[in-house]
Amino acid sequence: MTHHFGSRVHAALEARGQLCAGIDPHVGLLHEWGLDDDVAGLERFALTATEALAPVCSVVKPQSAFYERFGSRGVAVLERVIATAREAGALVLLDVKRGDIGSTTEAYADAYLDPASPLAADAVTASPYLGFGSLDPMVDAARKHGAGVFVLALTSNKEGPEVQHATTPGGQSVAALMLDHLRSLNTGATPLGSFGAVVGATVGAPDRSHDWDLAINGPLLAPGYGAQGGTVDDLRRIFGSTAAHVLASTSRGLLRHGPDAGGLAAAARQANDELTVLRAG
Ligand SMILES: O=C(O)c1cc(=O)[nH]c(=O)n1[C@@H]1O[C@H](COP(=O)(O)O)[C@@H](O)[C@H]1O
Repeated sequence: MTHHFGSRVHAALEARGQLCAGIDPHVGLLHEWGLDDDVAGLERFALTATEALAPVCSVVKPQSAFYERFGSRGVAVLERVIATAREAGALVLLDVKRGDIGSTTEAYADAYLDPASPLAADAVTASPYLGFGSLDPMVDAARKHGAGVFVLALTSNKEGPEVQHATTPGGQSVAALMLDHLRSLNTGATPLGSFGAVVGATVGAPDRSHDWDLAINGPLLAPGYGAQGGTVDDLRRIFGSTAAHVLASTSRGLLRHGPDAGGLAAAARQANDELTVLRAG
């Protein structure tokens, strides 16, 4: 059996650093790169970025929406991005933020986590806001296939707190409850569990009004580093002793260094260097 995702991501963080490269072909970036907003432009952009970034990053994160907007031909480009990144030795976290009733979640799990699927990735992002248990089929599929699931806990957008800071009937915040669920899924896993949390680089350092515990024994995806304003110092403050398990994710902040492949790779190397301070805790 292949190593479970937690051990693969742990090894990748050690070997390649803590940067997660988002491959998000925004229309504005296509134009900045001198490309048209069509399938040919998408393909050129996405494959150039993946070929440049996947060899120097532990994790590559394509956001599915930017491919889906071109229909089936865009999804075919996404399949190539996934294959190209994996061939270059990067783990692929497919950002789809899926969540539905359990029987439908099972179909999403088949689509993204079963190696027999053309869209199979190493891990996927999921939304627990139909109830954490609605994600059980994804959890089961991840265990079966050695894949990972990153569950939204504290998102980087300003609208997140109205849901995530709300108080549950048990008296804790919704975010804290999601993190508790993840901690139980990861119990006993070494060196790291396969069930990650999404905690934005913009959520602010914990204070007395916050009741969440980020020590979930799993990877922590921190989008919002870069273009949304999150810095390495923010990451240190937010994650504290769990900072070594952070995947600092940036899309536009990196992609604006293209289309030159050397410029893209150099920006990724520089970010990985900057992020080494997170290992100090
Ligand atoms: O799950 C995500 O990746 C995600 C969660 C979150 O809370 N905030 C967030 O920005 N993201 C994604 O992370 C990426 C951020 O892109 P940039 O702002 O360009 O670095 C996008 O693909 C978002 O969809």
